[in-house]
Amino acid sequence: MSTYLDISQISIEFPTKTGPFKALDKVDLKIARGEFISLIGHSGCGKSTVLNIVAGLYEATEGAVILESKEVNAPGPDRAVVFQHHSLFPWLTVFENVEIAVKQVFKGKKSKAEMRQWVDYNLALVHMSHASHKLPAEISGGMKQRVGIARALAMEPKVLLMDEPFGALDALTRAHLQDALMEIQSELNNTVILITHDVDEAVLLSDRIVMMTNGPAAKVGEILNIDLPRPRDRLALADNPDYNHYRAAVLTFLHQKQAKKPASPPQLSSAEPLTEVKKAVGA
Ligand SMILES: Nc1ncnc2c1ncn2[C@@H]1O[C@H](COP(=O)(O)OP(=O)(O)OP(=O)(O)O)[C@@H](O)[C@H]1O
Repeated sequence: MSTYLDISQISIEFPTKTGPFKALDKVDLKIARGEFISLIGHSGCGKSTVLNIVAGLYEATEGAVILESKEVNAPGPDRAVVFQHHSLFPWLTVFENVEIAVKQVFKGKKSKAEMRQWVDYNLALVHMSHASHKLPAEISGGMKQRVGIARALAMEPKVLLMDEPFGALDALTRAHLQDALMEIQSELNNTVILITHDVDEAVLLSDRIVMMTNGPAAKVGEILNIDLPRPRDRLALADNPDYNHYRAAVLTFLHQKQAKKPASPPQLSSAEPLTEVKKAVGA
C-alpha cells in the first residue's frame, strides 16, 4: 500500500491546571489514497484530538502529519472538516453556503459561471438541488448536514475529515446519509477519516476500522480490515456472516478488551446478591 496520509507517531500533551495531560501517545496510522477509515473508541479516548491534529487545528507535541509527502501543521482547504453540528452561515442560502467555500478555493482558477456550476454539481451529489434557495433555518437537520457535506466536497479536499457527522440525526436520516456518502465516495474516491460511535456505521462504510485504546495516552489498539465487497447494501449485509463477524470484533474490543470500569466498585449489601451486582457491571 502506498501511503497518502501518514499520521506518524503523534503524541499530544495539553497544559491543564494540574499539569500536562497526555491525551495521545504515539498514534500511528498510514492511510492510502481513496481509503475510508473509521476511528472508534470510548468517549474521551482522543478521536477528535487525532482529527483536530490532522485538520491542523491542534499541534502535536511529538510526531507529524504528512499528506502527499508534505508535513501539514496548519488548517488548509486540502483537509475539509464536517462536524456533528452543521456550521452553516444562517444568513446565507444553501447555494451561498457552498459558494462561499468554492470561491475561497477556486477564485482565479475557475470562472464565475464554472464556480456556479460546481456549486450546483455538489448540491446535486447530496440531493439538495431543490433547496438551493432556502436558508438553513428553513431546512431539516439532515438536510443541513447534507449541505455541510456538499460544502466540504466542493472544496475538493485531499482528505475529508468527519467528526460524528450523523451523530445528531434520527436513525432513518442517518441511514440515508450513510448511503449517500457511500455513493459519493465510490464516485469521487475521496480519502475519508470518520469518527463514529456507531459500530454498524463503521462496518458499513469503512475499508478499515481503527480502534483506539482508552485514554489517557491513547494509542491505536487494533485495526480491522473490512473486506466486504462494494457497493454495500445494508439490508443484504444484515444476514452476511462476515458483516456480523466484523461487528462482533469491534464490540469485543470496546466492551471486553477496552471495557470502561465503573468509577467506584458497587458496594455489596446483604440485600443485593452477587449475581445482581455482576449484572449491574455487565460481568
Ligand atoms: N484543549 C484541551 N485541553 C485539555 N484537554 C483536552 C483538550 N482537548 C481534549 N482534551 C482531553 O483529551 C482527551 C481526548 O479528548 P477527545 O475530545 O479527543 O476525545 P473523543 O474520543 O473525541 O471523545 P468523544 O467521543 O466523547 O467526542 C479527553 O480527556 C479530553 O478531556
